[in-house]
Amino acid sequence: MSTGTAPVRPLDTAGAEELRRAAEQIHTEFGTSATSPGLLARVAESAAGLSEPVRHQLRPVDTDDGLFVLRGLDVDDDAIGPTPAGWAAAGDSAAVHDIVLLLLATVMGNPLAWEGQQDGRFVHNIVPAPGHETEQTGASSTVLLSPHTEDAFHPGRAHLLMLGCLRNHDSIATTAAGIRKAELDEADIALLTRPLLPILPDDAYTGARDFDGGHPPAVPTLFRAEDGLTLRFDPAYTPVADAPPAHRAAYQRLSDELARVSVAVSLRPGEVLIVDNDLVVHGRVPFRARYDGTDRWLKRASVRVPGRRTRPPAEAAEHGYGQAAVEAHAA
Ligand SMILES: O=C(O)CCC(=O)C(=O)O
Ligand SMILES: [Fe+2]
Repeated sequence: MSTGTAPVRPLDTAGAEELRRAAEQIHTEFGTSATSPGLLARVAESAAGLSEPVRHQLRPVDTDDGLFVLRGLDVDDDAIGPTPAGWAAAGDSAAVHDIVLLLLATVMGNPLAWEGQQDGRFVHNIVPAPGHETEQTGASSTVLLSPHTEDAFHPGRAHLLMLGCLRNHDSIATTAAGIRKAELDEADIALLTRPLLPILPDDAYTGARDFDGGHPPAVPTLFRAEDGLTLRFDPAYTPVADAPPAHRAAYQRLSDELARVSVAVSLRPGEVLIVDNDLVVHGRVPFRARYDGTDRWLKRASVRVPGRRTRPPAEAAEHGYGQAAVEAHAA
């Protein structure tokens, strides 16, 4: 893995100030970031009222890199309080930053929540949790979180993923690898664009593993979209061993290429990593959790971007293992 840098998109001081004020205003009105229809409507109204320069700076990912780091927002380390000891304990911790992310997500598209994940919240807390150290979920720590497409098992998955950093004293890196940086043979692309293997729901979803409403659908790993390749990749939840040897070898070469082009992004407080979930897989390096209130703390939001044509049309028929994606704003 390289320590190559991710592109940075600066948010100017006036823009950062405008966003902060908008989020504080909503937080004052509602006293929580728990999303009611009223709060979501208020977020939509507030996002629509942001100035044109800010809205321009907050446009979605628009390069083949498939990611950027938004820099310019501030986090007050004292004001946010201690890092919660797991998402379930987070409640309204640093709620104003939830609202900042909701505003960002609403400018870029439509925020997405899952009934079966983190109590249906639109903004997730990514913190290490005791007892979950070795999982392949955001709550883990001591293991490498393998590169993955977010919510790869589901046809309603995000187009954009936002990871906003509140605290990261040990500079623990998120990893990101873009499919359009990878060099692949035409023969491998031909194999991997065939739907052969399913992607099973990950352990962050309560209930999805017990789904008995149909066979796991086989899905392609790669897709040729109009403007280039996209991917749907989650090796930790893909039964790769079931594939014929030639397909397995191609899948391995893809994994190796993604590792080769991967960059490490050590987010600093206030920075928001925005990845295009169709172009870039992300993961995280292993670390030792502190469990003393000073642990790494990210806020995560998922975004649908209406009208994107980055995925095979056949996805529309998938059952999604009974998991319901909920969009914040009516289309
Ligand atoms: O902790 C990180 O940097 C990324 C974790 C992750 O995969 C996620 O939050 O979706
Ligand atoms: Fe993830």
